[in-house]
Parts: sequence; C-alpha cells; structure tokens
Amino acid sequence: MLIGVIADDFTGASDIANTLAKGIAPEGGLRTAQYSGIPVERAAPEVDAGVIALKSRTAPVADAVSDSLSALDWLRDQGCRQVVFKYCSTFDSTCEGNIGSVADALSAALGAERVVFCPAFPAAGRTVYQGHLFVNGRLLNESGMENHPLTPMTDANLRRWLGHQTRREVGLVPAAVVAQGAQALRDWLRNQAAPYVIADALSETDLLILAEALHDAPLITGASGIALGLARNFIRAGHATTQAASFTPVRGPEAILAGSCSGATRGQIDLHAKLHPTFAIDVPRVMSGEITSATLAQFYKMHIGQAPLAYSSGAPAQVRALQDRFGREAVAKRLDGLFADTAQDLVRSGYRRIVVAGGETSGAVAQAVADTLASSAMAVGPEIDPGVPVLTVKGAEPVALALKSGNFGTGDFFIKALRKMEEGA
Ligand SMILES: Nc1ncnc2c1ncn2[C@@H]1O[C@H](COP(=O)(O)OP(=O)(O)O)[C@@H](O)[C@H]1O
Ligand SMILES: O=C(O)[C@@H](O)C(=O)COP(=O)(O)O
Repeated sequence: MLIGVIADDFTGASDIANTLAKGIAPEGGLRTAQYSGIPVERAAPEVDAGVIALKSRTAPVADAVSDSLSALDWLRDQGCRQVVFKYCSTFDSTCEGNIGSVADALSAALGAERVVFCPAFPAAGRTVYQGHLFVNGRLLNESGMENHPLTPMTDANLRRWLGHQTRREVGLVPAAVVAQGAQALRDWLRNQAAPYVIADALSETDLLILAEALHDAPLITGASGIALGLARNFIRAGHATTQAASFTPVRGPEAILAGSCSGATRGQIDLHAKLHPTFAIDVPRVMSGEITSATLAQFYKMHIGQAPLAYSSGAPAQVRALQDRFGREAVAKRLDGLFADTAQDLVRSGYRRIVVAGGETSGAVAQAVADTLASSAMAVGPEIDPGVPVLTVKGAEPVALALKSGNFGTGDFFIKALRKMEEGA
C-alpha cells in the first residue's frame, strides 16, 4: 500500500476514494479500496490506496483520537508510505474537536513536523483564500453550514477555528505563495515556524501544486481535493501503475434513505417526491418507539422497483425544535440507529442497491451493511456526481451503495445513483 487515508466519516471516505481511484489525466488513478472501520484482515495485495472510513467526526475527542491511531497502526502494517487525514470540505467540527486533536495525535505518531491543512474542493465549490473557507462563493458561516445539526460552522476563519482545537500555532500559506509553484512552496514551508499551516487553494491547479510540494510529507490533512495530485506523485515516481477499475453492475431491489438536513438534500427529496413514493419520518414517533425499522422496511417492500425514499430530513427551525425537545445527541443516535436497523433488514431481505444521504447516516447504514455481509472492504466504482462513487460491498450477493454527502449531488441525484449501479459508467 502506498497511500493510507483515515477519513472521519463514510461519505468523506467514499469522496476521497473516488478521487484516488480516478486520479487525473494522463496519469490516472490508483487501485483503491475503502473499508468500513478498521479491517481485521490484511489489505488485498493489489491495493495501492486504502481508505479507512471512521465515524469519528462527531465522536468524543478521546474516541476520535484512539480510533484514528488504531487506523494508523493498521495502515502502517500494510506498509503505506503516506498518510492522509481526510475531513470535510466544510471543515465540519466543533470548537472542542476533532480535527485539531486527531491531527495532534497523528503528527506526533508520524513525527510530522509541519502539517498542511487544506479543505479546498473546487469541483464542489469549496475554496480557501486568506485562510477563510468559501462555499460556492459564500463565507462558510453564511453558506447554510451554520445550521448543521451536529457541527454548526459559525466561523469561516480556519486559523481561528482550528486554533480552538489545538495548542499548536496555526499559520497560513497565502495563495500568492502557492501560485509560485511546488519548489517555491517547499522552500517557503521549510522556513515556517508554525507547525500547522492552512493552505489557500482556489483551483485544482493550486491543489496539484500543493500535492507535488508535499510528495514526501508523512502526513497531509484535507478534503478530497488534496488527493488529486497524490496518486499522480506515486505514478510519476514509478511506484504504481494506473489501472482502470472494473465494475460489475448490480441489479435488484432498491432503497433510498436520507438523514441529512442540508439544503441540497432537502431539494433532492422534494424533486424525488414528485414522481416516487416517499415516507417522511415523524421524529417524535421514532423517539416514542412507534416508528421502527419494521415500519420503514414495510414501506420499502410495498414499493419495490419505484425508487422509494424514506427521510428524516427537516428544515433548520424544525431540527432545532426537535433537538431542544429530545436533545441533540439523543435524536441523532436514535435516527442513525433506525436507519442502520432498516438497512440490515433490507440487506437480509435481498435488497441490492442502497442510496444514502448524509455522512452520519451513511456511517450507520454502511457499517450495518458491512456487518450483515461480514465484509468491510468495498470496491470503488463509477462516479455518480462529483465526490460520490458507486461502492460495491463484496460478498456472494454484492450490495451497491452510494454514500452521498449531505451537500453534494444534482437535484436528480437519487435516481441517477440507482441507474448508475445497474448500468455502470
Ligand atoms: N429531523 C431531524 N432532527 C434532528 N436531527 C436530525 C433530523 N434528521 C436527521 N438528523 C440527524 O442529523 C444528522 C445529519 O448529519 P449527516 O447525516 O452527517 O448529514 P450531512 O451529510 O448533511 O452532514 C444525523 O446525525 C441525523 O441523525
Ligand atoms: O469533503 C466533503 O465535503 C465530503 O467528503 C464529506 O466529508 C461529507 O461529509 P457530510 O456532509 O457529513 O456527508
């Protein structure tokens, strides 16, 4: 294994696995596998990039640190030469953690003296300028992310936000330095005192320069954009040969589950509901135990072949009211559990195509599917929309998954994902 990725959630993992597998022309990508949690077994010998999906983004700090260090141990056992800590392109975290705390632990374990942080993902509209994160041209804290149910992002200044999470000094690599190219950037970084630096990046060109400058860095942190050039570094150095991944289409019963409350997902639900059966999950009735996975499974089974969708997603005011009534963690835990139990029921009943919206929700569902099929490894298939590939969980009866970040995808994402699973590229 050449590159090992520790991703703090499952949609983020599939996003970076997609980037590593796709790479960039003319070099192409690496042979990539994604794992639900830390695998018990060794990686298959052909895997050049291994992506471990953790559910650590909103976990207590100590758990996030210990899971990330265990993931690092496994990746080192596979011989990986470079480690990427993947977090969200909207830097999803709280003032308590976890990005800073996990980076502190990983950099200490790897002896990394200077660590670059760059969540830019221009293909999805995320850019960093003067250390501030923009989403589709708006400051992060005015982009809708300030209403996130678990990690409300109320400050776009990443130096300040990361500064809440670590004792280390956080510096800045300004866009003008990145623009000077990889060698100038390396020289500049070498002369920096700050152990952590937020890197500006406005375009894929900037990200490629960053990746080239960091070709021998033991630890890199960022969103999937930073990985664009990492695959290329290894291919150019002659350590890997690119190979187009083969994809076997998956047919069979389908289900769509949405737990993301982002504006993008709510728009996708509204569009989907015009032509397909939908089930709006009444959260108080989940909390009282009236709605269970059996309720949802029954809904899906009544609508096989019609792309049925069940969702808990709500608008910011509704989410706030539910959190005030039941508690933020309690609602999230209950809904994640509901989706996980439903997925387990569906897979046991022969469902083969499952589309999920939301990072936490995807973590719960993908982990349940992996446990049900006793298989943590997933192959990376064709891209549905930027940052979202089709994943196939191996097994006698493989299951195709699409794990969509709340914010990603076009309006018709759900139907497109189901088709892509059946038809491939
Ligand atoms: N109606 C709701 N009220 C409160 N919390 C909700 C509601 N629906 C979903 N949630 C919770 O909100 C969180 C959404 O996060 P996530 O699934 O990561 O979506 P995203 O990808 O948009 O971040 C989940 O933990 C989910 O259980
Ligand atoms: O970097 C990104 O934006 C995504 O890969 C990601 O991490 C998505 O997280 P969620 O929005 O919580 O699904």
